[in-house]
Amino acid sequence: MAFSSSLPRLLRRTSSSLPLRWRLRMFLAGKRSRPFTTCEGSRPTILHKRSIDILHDPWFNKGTAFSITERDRLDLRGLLPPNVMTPRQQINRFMVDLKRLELNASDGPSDTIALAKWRILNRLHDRNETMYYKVLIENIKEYAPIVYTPTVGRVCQNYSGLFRRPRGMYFSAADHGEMMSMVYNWPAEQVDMIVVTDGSRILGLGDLGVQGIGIAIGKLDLYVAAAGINPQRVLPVMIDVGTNNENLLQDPLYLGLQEHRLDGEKYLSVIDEFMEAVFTRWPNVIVQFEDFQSKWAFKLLQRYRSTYRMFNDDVQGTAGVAIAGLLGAVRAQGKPMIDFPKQKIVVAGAGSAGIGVLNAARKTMARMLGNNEFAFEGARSQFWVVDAMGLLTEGRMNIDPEALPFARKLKESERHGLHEGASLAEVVTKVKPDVLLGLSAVGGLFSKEVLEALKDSSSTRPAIFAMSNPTQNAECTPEEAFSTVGDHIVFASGSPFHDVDLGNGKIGHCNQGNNMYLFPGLASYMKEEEVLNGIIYPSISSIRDITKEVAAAVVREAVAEDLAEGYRDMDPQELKKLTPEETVAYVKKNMWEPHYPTLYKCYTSSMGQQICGFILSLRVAASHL
Ligand SMILES: NC(=O)C1=CN([C@@H]2O[C@H](COP(=O)(O)OP(=O)(O)OC[C@H]3O[C@@H](n4cnc5c(N)ncnc54)[C@H](O)[C@@H]3O)[C@@H](O)[C@H]2O)C=CC1
Ligand SMILES: CC(=O)C(=O)O
Ligand SMILES: [Mg+2]
Repeated sequence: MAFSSSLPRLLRRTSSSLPLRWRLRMFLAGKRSRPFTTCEGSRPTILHKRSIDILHDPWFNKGTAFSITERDRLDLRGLLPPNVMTPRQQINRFMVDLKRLELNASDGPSDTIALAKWRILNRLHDRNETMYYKVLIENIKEYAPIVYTPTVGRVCQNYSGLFRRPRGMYFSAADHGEMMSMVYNWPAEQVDMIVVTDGSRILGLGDLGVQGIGIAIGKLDLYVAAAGINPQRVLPVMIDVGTNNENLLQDPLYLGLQEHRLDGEKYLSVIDEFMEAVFTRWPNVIVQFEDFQSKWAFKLLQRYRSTYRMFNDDVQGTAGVAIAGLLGAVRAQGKPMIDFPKQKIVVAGAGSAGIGVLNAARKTMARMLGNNEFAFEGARSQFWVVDAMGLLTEGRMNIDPEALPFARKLKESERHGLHEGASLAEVVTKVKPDVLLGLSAVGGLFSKEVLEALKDSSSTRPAIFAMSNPTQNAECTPEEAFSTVGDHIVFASGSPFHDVDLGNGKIGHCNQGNNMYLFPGLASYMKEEEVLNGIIYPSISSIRDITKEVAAAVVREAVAEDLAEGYRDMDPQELKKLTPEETVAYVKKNMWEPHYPTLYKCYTSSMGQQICGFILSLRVAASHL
């Protein structure tokens, strides 16, 4: 079927300096491949498939052992991780993974069980996508922590061993100049949502190189299960520009490029080429940047945000979720949201996530205070930022430009008895904040000393956001927070924890403050009694309902601002006529549901059959050349 359409592209890709006759011959010969077990010199195998269909066919699939020339010949480029493995390396990788169960037992039984659950779900995903998402949707509370944080972190760390069937696309530094044709190897005609990572900062686990693709897959699972995006229209992407993780550079079983990360203009040109390629094939796609190290997160956001439909989830998504939580924390104190600008907030961590939250919180406060220059400047004084070097002040050398607006003036700090580099405990002691928010990736950073200091908070109900992921990187556990600071606190964490039994029938609620929810404007969604009970985020069990409400609110806002383009049968004028309830119903109607569609067999037209037959006979002839 796809032979005819892939022919011109393949010919274009094959070295253009060769005569057409040779290029045609290479193309024809190239459509043959040898099964894994065929030894050198045995008869070649003619394939009646191309691209992803070969990877899904156990008779012909060689997985990571397809050579680069075979990947080119069979339209597989980009559908496999870049490192070509020998069959022996493949066996070694499989055996290491098989033995991992025993190894993992020493890391604690829960990890082993969680990884085993992930494998079972992943196998279902490979076999039957509709059923997979039905299971996920119906059991989202139980399985979101498996397909997403925290287990997805483990999966990424072990991805070279867990890798079976490829999912998504891999663009590597070695694909320079090829990406525009590679995007056509993806089998779906329409892609609505891409989540892309370069693997440089996966959750709080650091540089995991090519293995970071697990996070793009996990986030897109949530897009489907929680937001009703059609799974055939999502694409997880890994851009492999190398890794600076020395363990991976030494690991013979690592699936990615074993060279140090590209930097500077070379790095940018790879990302530029990728963006141009995907937007050429799918002009309406949305590209979500995920888990890029801060150094690039801000630069890439600035570089592309006005040209392409893209956003950075760690910078912007985290900000949206944090603001909803911070406003919820104000309400939990029994105050109106408009009191938010009075909150004193200590933020530990000034990376992509921390700075994203700080910028959004400052803007929100400024808007509440009159939305002018004066209000914006005034709001700055509500924040105290502590990073790896302690309290950030203007006395620091070489301040990151993104963090500069939040550096405290030295005199002002001194007035509070604080100095450049003061420890988090000192800052909490002196500032007595209403909110302590962690996006540091340092597990246990909110030590006993820090939490003890928070007991003197000037708030009637201090809020603790231990937002770093995965679980072991959380700045503190809810048990530590409630037992040290008191039953009255509001608590949220990035990865899920159980609620805490406070005794006497009282529950210490553990909210999940994670950008997977992305709840802009949802601070008012929570009922008064829930918020007063310390519940500031909705339960994940209701996430599909909530995303529907959020999407409807976004549609209405887009219509009001004349930005709506319409969708399918509804143009902007018709969208304008919808009542709020009708907008919700319209969104619901367009959400993908995991139902089996009715299938029909598509007969090839007689002309198509003739062309296929002709190409087939040419290929057979070529095999005798
Ligand atoms: N809950 C959520 O929705 C989200 C959570 N995160 C989590 O936030 C964490 C940070 O992400 P990024 O900002 O992208 O990372 P990053 O590596 O860019 O930033 C980390 C920041 O923490 C600071 N830091 C390191 N040690 C510290 C210490 N001892 N005390 C205070 N600060 C310290 C660093 O100086 C840096 O400013 C990760 O664990 C990530 O999983 C990120 C995005 C969303
Ligand atoms: C939640 C998320 O995006 C992160 O931890 O990076
Ligand atoms: Mg992230």
